[in-house]
This record gives sequence, structure tokens and C-alpha cells, in this order.
Amino acid sequence: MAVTLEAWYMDSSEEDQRKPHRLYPNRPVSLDDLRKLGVFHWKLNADIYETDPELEQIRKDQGYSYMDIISIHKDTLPNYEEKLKMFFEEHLHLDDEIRYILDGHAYFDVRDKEDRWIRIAMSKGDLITLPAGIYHRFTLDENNYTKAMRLFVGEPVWKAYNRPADDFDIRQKYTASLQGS
Ligand SMILES: CSCCC(=O)/C(O)=C/O
Ligand SMILES: [Fe+2]
Repeated sequence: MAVTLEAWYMDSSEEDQRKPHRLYPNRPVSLDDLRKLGVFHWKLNADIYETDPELEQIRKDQGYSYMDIISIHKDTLPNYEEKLKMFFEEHLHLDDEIRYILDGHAYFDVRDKEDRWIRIAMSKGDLITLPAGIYHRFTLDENNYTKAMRLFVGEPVWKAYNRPADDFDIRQKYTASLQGS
């Protein structure tokens, strides 16, 4: 089980979003680089998610009072194609996005400070937090399946604001937080 998270700069090809879209040669992005963008990662044991004390501690420390589980597969998710299309539109949220992969695989793409796409490969046991105001998107990979826990502080708000949302206070706050990092 890899403790680290693999991430890389993406190519600009319009080919299938589910492909890795690496540059050649590959340009990896470290966990430290991700942290500077406000993106944080934990590796947990997803086999025991229902009773995991480590997950409990994170939820307590971070105030993640809400959780639900979403299974993203053509046979389980209503309006599967429509939802995947929506998830892959570049957007931001007014709150942090917190996702814990319980099974399968997925990609989160985030913009770096220079507006380049970074692809983050998520698999079973990866918990990630994306800060409010960061432009990002989500896709399945070529396995076409993931099951994820969605966590939230308080009552969940799933509203996504597609780019451009540069005038939003949360976007300004996020870009200001990057200064000097
Ligand atoms: C893994 S949950 C579906 C993706 C989602 O909710 C979102 O906002 C992606 O950016
Ligand atoms: Fe999102």
C-alpha cells in the first residue's frame, strides 16, 4: 500500500479524460508542492473505515461532522453520464472538498499557481482535502469505478461554481493565501 500520493503535470490533449494525460517525460508533483496549494492527503486503511480510530480522530480534529458514501459506476449512480460530465467541468466550491476513496480509482485535477493542471491519482485509502476556492475537476480513470466517502463540516453544500468565478470572495481569499508560498 503506497503511503504517498502520485501526482503529475498534465498534457493538453483532448483525448479521453480517463487516460492519465502525463507529460513525456513525466513531471511529478510532490506532496509538498500540493500542500503549498492547500491540498492535504492522508493514507488510511479503507478496509476498516467503519471502525477506524484514525479516521475518527481526523473527523474530530477537523470537525467533519457529516459523511455519506457515493458509488460512482454506471450501474449505481443515477444520471451517471450527466454527473460525470458535471464533475469534470472546472469549478470551485465555497467550502473545502473532502473525499476518502474506499474502493476503485479516480483522478482529481487541480490548478497550480500558474494555472497549469496537476492530476492527482487517488486509490483505495486516499483521503484528500481541496481548499475552498481552488479550481478543480474530477474524473474516473479507465477502470470506470470508485466508491468514495464525502465529508463535510456541518450541513453539506454541494453547489459547484464553474469557472470563471474569479470575482468570488472565496477565490480571492484562496489566491491571496498562495502569495509567498
Ligand atoms: C468523489 S465525489 C464526486 C466529485 C465531486 O463531488 C466534486 O465536487 C468534484 O470536484
Ligand atoms: Fe468539486
